[in-house]
Amino acid sequence: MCFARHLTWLRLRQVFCFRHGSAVSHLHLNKTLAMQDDPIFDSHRHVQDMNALMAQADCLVTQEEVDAALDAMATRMTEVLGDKLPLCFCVMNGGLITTGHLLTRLGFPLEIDYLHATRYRGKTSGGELFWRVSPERPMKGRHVVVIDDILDEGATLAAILEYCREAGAASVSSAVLVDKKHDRKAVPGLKADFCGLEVEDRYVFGFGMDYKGYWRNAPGIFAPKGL
Ligand SMILES: O=P(O)(O)OC[C@H]1O[C@H](OP(=O)(O)OP(=O)(O)O)[C@H](O)[C@@H]1O
Ligand code: HPA
Repeated sequence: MCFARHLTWLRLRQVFCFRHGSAVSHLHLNKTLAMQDDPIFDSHRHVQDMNALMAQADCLVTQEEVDAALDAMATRMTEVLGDKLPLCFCVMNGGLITTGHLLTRLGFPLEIDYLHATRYRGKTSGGELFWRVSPERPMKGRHVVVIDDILDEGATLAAILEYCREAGAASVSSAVLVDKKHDRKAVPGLKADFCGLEVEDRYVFGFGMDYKGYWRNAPGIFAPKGL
């Protein structure tokens, strides 16, 4: 049975069940209707929405500008960390793409691991920080570098840096592709040691940053129209 007909059938059944008082059928229907709100369920509509979002988005930073920013970051990081055998941590998920592109520009020995701390979780405003994966590699005496896509309010980076210091790192530095310009930093004046670009105070996506879970793969940095 096609989905539209299935729904019509379910709605008829809901009216029938309502009149005849069947709680079980109500539950079944409500569950089925709730599935429509699930983005994966209505995937065709969702593809259209996400394509429209991308088509209308403002490009704030082109891929070429991102590449130039990564080159400059890499030069600076090489000067400071080139003889330190640093232990780099990619902050998943957003830091994945920046970390990959940055590390291939670093021509000195280093180690790489990852951690996952998240507080946006598919939304466009942040909440409580949730540690999904804590760092495993011992940091004691190491020169630790935390690599992420964006320093927005900074609650994520501040908590990670604190964690690394408490874990006994010899030094802790941070590298972010983007610093968002506003005065809402969790720690006033918080800056990354290595920063590629500044962006205006809009919700951004692309190059690792997501819009509701999508478009981390966008080649550049974009902002949804009107947001
Ligand atoms: O400076 P803040 O306001 O704390 O925000 C920055 C953090 O938010 C994003 O992660 P997110 O919580 O979306 O997790 P994700 O990368 O796994 O989606 C981003 O990748 C940073 O880690
Ligand atoms: O502007 C943003 N975009 C994507 N992810 C984010 N995490 C914090 N701020 C942002």
